[in-house]
Amino acid sequence: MDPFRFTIQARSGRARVGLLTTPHGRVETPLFMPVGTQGSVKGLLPKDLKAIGSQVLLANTYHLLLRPGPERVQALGGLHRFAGWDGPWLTDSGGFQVMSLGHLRRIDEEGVVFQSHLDGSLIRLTPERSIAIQEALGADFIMAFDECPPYPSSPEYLKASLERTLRWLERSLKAKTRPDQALFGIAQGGTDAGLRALSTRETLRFDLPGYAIGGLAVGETKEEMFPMVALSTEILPEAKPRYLMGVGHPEDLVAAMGLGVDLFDSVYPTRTGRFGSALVPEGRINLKNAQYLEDKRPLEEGCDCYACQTFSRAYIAHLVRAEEMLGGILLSLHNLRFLHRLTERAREAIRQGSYGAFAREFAERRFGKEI
Ligand SMILES: Cc1cccc2c(=O)nc(N)[nH]c12
Repeated sequence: MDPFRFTIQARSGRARVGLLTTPHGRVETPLFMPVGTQGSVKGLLPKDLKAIGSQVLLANTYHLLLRPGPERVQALGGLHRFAGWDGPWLTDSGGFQVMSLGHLRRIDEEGVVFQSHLDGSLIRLTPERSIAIQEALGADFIMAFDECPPYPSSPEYLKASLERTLRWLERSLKAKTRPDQALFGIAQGGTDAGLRALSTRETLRFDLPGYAIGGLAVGETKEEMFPMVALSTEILPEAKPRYLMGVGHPEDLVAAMGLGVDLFDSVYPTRTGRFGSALVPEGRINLKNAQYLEDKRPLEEGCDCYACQTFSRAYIAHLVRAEEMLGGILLSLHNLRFLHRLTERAREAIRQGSYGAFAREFAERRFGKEI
């Protein structure tokens, strides 16, 4: 039986509720994946992630290649055992992080050569090596080795890049040996509609268990991003999960779920939490702001997370000012719970056939008034 079955359970417009089976349990989509870049979601315990509704965690090939190294993780039982998360993992393929973090020295047909951001040593990543690393790490979902072109890029560069990414997808697929891992292809094409459609159609020539929309959330405007998301989900097959990479603002999730996206990841909720901000229905509040130092209310009225059930904004504002670790921990916990509750409510609205009303109510609170 297919270890990665995806069945649509309900629809409301283009939004859908899916059930995705993996070797490490079944998950319900749409879902948000907390990012655990180095095998840890910064500051949060796996048991607490489970308690707030996290289903799939994300780790990065680039970072885990640099340290502790895939051989060590494999020798220690693979990501699930090593990092104490027995639910599904997804690993990104490393290309993106090289562009954004490593000191990229060269990109050619073979792959990329970059200098480690840790010790400057030269490292080569190819589709074959990325897949071998992801097989050693043992994630359930692995990503094809791709190039995420810089924003903005010329149409000529975008076209050459997407064609190379397609050749790298073929090489990634050929290098794959584990039947218990699902390889997702990543469509590119930037914000050029013709090239986006071309890349998506060409990616679909590979029969894969899921497809990612790459090359977005890299600095383009929302007005540029969303037509590309809409165009992508019009082309991508209904029956396969669609993963919009790097998107994590609440309003963007609501819009993209309405366009039929099933999976999301972003460092936004945990990073903004570490920087002292809490996600709330109206947007975001920054606990560094003095107005919260005597505010007895929870971060968000009605939130069921441990931070909101136990502490006041005043206490968390104090922690943030005092640079206590607990401040970033509580804000990260709340922000992830906020996104998990958002996707839980979205799934319920889709089951009721009322996703449109859900999205309108969300937008009303988010944009209806200034905080
Ligand atoms: C993490 C992420 C965000 C945004 C875009 C991308 C992309 O295009 N390709 C990869 N492999 N990862 C991405």
